[in-house]
Amino acid sequence: MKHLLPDLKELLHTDFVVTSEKQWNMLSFDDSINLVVVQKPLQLIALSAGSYAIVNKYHIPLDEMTINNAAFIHSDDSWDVIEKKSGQYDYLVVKDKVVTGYIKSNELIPRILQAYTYLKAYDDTILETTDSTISVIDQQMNTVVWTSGAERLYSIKKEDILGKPMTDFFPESRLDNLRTLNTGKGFYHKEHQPREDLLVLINSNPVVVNGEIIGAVSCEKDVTFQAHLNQKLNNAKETIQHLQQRVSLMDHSADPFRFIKGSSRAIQNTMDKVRQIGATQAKVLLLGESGVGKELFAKAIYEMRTSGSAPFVPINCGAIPAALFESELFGYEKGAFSGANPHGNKGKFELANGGTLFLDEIAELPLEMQVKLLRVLQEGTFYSVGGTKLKTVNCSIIAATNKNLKELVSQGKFREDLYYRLNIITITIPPLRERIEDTIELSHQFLYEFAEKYNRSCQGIPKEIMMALIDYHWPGNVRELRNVIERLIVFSKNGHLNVGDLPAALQESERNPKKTNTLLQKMTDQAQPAVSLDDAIRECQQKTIKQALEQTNENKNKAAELLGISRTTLYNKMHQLGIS
Ligand SMILES: Nc1ncnc2c1ncn2[C@@H]1O[C@H](COP(=O)(O)OP(=O)(O)OP(=O)(O)O)[C@@H](O)[C@H]1O
Repeated sequence: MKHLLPDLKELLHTDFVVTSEKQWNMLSFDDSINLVVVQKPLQLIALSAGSYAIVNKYHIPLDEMTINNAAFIHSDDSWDVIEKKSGQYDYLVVKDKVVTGYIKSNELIPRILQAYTYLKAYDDTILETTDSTISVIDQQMNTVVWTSGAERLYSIKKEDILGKPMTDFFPESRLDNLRTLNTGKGFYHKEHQPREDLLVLINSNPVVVNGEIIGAVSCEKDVTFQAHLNQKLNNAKETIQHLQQRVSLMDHSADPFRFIKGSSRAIQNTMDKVRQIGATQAKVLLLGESGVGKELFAKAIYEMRTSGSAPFVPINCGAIPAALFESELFGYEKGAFSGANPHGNKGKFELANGGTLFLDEIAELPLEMQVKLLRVLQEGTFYSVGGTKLKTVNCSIIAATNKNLKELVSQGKFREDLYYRLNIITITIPPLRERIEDTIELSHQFLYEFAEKYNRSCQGIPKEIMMALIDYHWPGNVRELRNVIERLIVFSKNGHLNVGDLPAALQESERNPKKTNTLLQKMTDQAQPAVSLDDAIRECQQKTIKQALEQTNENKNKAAELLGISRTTLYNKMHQLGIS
């Protein structure tokens, strides 16, 4: 808005004479000359033509002139304006050390006043139009600007605060513009919560004139609405994720291993092994510490082997009272014993018919039950409690334990024949500490899961927490990690997880930078793609085209339509990809 300042050229008078000190008292002027400028060796002197006569006559010492860069004069060129301390001709204008004219202050002042009025009108309108809340203090900390936005935000009226020290209304520690005034340092986008229901971003800058700080501006933008929207967006994202998970649960054509997270070599090798045995109906014995994911693997094997309608029946052999084992496994007939369902009940074997029976914690099975189980496994038949009819069962058996079964056999606590019956295919799932790199993926998986469950926003896992998770030895394996993340989410505030909410065992576990570095190195090594991108694209195209051909009974027209390409393109692609 420089254009609002008075234009120098319009104010400039050029009816003047310049003379040197030696010559000036010998000159005489008529009334048409208004100003005489006398050039002394180091200074300029100006006087009106009238005063020249007086000076000449009485030899009065002349006023000295001061030189000013009058910044309030608008000019495109580099003009110097020389101010005379008194008199009618107040300003000499010098350009490139040559006097070019003079300005009369009585002409200048109204123009400056008008400029001030215009600038103020613009300034006020800008301040009231902006969305931001603006407050300004001067050098003495007095409030000089307090917009309507500030009135609304802080419920303080302009008439109450303007002209008064801002410190009368707010504690010094909360005054950002006071800090800016004192330090001279501005800042941008500082988050601040002035009220429980309000989030603002603050910018602040010092007001500097000729190197001196004369005040400070603070500008606050209310971002509560954006924060709410962001939260809603996060929630929506999480809901979509949740729905996707649900859909994939229902979709039995989906990858059976989709719930088993982890990219470590150890877990990938285990999955590869399981994939190999997937198509067979062989009995599987899953070994591994508690919480490593044995049940998850059992479900993956079940999904690989059966259609979605076949039952998966888990039974925790460690959680059933010994007296109820038989009826739990084989069911009972009506009136078999007092207190039982009068209509009788199906046992787990019967329920699992055509599907999979998962015998979890098999080592806990009492010896007398082991014999009965062995018989079913050998003969595929059993009697229910109180029943006289031999029942036949055809189900796939997966057993699991965290105990050393062989050792139990040598101690006589587990039947050797049953051990060999079950131990046809043994899969050992590695503990989490042996695939610690999976901690990162697993933690994030559980983070999203629990953020959604508890309807919390979450901004990721801070590095400090991740380091603690990596350095811990996880005796409870993935289950323990899952519980820790659930705890962190439950105690999180405003989407932040706090290291102080980690269980004591994790906080106390020793930090091991060497281990962390090795882990990072391992992860970088594993990040190398096994196939090139081109190969992957080629493979994907081959697969898609083959599928389309299969679906359309090799009808190329229909397959091209399905793929959204022309028949010619389909032929070309088939040729390129070697599809006959
Ligand atoms: N690789 C994995 N990816 C995702 N979640 C996992 C993984 N492994 C285990 N979990 C989760 O950890 C928890 C424990 O898993 P699971 O019950 O399968 O372990 P387990 O070895 O059968 O335990 P236990 O011996 O105590 O019966 C479950 O909530 C499971 O979903």
